Amino acid sequence: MMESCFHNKLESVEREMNVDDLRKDLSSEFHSQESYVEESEHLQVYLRIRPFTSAESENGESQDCVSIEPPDTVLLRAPRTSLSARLSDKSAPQTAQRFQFSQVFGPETSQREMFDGTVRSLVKEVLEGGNSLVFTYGVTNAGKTFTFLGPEANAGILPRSLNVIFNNVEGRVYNQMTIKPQRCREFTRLTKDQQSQEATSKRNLFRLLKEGDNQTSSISQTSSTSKTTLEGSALSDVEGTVTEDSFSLVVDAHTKFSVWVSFCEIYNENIHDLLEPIPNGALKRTTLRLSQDVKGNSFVKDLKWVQANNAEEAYKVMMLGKKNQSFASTKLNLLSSRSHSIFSVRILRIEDARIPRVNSISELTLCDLAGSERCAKTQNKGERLKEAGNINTSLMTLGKCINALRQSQQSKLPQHVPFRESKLTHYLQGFFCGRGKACMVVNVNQCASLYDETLNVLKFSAVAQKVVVLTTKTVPHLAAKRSARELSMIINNNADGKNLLGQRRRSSLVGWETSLEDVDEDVDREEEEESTTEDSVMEETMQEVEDDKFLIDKDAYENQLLSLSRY
Ligand SMILES: Nc1ncnc2c1ncn2[C@@H]1O[C@H](COP(=O)(O)OP(=O)(O)OP(=O)(O)O)[C@@H](O)[C@H]1O
Repeated sequence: MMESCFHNKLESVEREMNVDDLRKDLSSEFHSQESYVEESEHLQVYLRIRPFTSAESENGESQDCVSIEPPDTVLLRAPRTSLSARLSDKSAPQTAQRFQFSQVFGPETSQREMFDGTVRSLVKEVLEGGNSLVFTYGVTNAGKTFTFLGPEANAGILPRSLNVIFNNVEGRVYNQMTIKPQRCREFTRLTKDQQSQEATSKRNLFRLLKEGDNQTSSISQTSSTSKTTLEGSALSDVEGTVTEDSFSLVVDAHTKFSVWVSFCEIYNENIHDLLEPIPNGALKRTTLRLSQDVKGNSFVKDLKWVQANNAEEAYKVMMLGKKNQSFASTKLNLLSSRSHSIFSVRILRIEDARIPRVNSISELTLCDLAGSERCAKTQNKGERLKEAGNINTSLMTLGKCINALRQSQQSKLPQHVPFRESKLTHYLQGFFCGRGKACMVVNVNQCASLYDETLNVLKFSAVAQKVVVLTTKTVPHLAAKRSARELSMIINNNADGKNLLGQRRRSSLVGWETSLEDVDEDVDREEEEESTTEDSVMEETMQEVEDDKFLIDKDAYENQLLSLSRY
């Protein structure tokens, strides 16, 4: 069992306390609370156009279908072979379609320029206490993973983000394992035993990476496979960091940052922890559930969070996860991601006092989405075809959600947004409903043979650009007292409902808090199969959850409307 935050205070209590004392103690803690800043802005949508490969140029794929009007517009002209051209009026002159983005990055754009122009400001946001989501979008083979992860010698936005985070918290890393994030926006204090378990688990994780590396090098000695983006485990040389990547963060002398990372994938509508090795002899990975905390925030239950004390450790975790991710060779991409991968960095801003105090918890979520694909073009069969079906369905749901959000905001009438139709959208829901800033990096391939798919991606991006995202940011107080949330956690964590001296307390506040529980989003499939009676009970429970959710959504929606009217 986790040691409660409450228990940590035991040493300092010298006299007997009753409920009134407890109230007094809490009211002094409530004296200064966290404050929130609400902002709203359009979803930032960036476009990156990847260069042709030599094979593509030789095959006549370069037909000037995509041209850039700097800094934020692209023109699309249909090649004669495309479906759009075949369906259009042959006698009419060929017209180009124009699409506008937050910014367009051409084929010559370096990884550093890409990072600086898109994600850098979001990383700053997270270091200042906000939450940010970055997700890639595009058809297969368009350059999403290149942008997201990049080759070892040419790091993408994820390793660069890690570098920037650790450059900015240098000398202020809280490397004790006493406080760990949990659920969505909470934390727990670990007992001595739990801390040593945590340390062992981290050592084992890094050992796995080493073993994997040894295997990789012995394989590469016997085969001539070319180097992929996944090989190697050392932090690549991310050029020009320290001075340019430093933000002027406002922190007081006692502020430290505890950084935790996790990595999971959504594969065939199942969530897997990429940091958990496949159990010995098992054919399948363990499936994790999506849950919701009492405030309706989604989180992956039982997902492994690893404390990273420097960029190198965070990078190692990333490499290990990538090794476990589902990739396969398709006709269009030799190393095609067959799952949506989600790398999260959670930062706890801690006031390093005798009893360390958490002032804010913020998160950077980076998703590399699998690419949509035309099965006729990829010529996928069997497992690959099933994967493609799931990838396309979840991307279609993302499209439906973005459309519904846009329509809701346009008509100012609530509209059902089908977030729950796919794991991906359900996971991302919070970001579209006020949890933080969001940015989409769209990747396209200029090949003439992919024109129709590219056109669809750009049409979708145009709608996405119009969606307004409401952001609520916690402003950490310098030397703040405990926040209301932290107090609520103190109460919650004291699972036995005992007072500071271990006596059972009776308080309506405490009763209400402890009666709330997390709600599992997924009905375990095995349980589902077990009994139809259980099914109907479960359905009822889920219905109740849906009703609760509606209330929460309505609040969020009204907030959005309010902010839209200010917009
Ligand atoms: N900006 C770029 N510069 C040079 N090469 C690139 C660039 N973007 C992509 N590539 C190359 O194009 C190929 C496809 O890229 P990548 O694997 O990133 O596509 P993807 O969109 O992630 O595909 P999938 O959805 O199938 O996983 C790779 O060989 C990659 O190295």
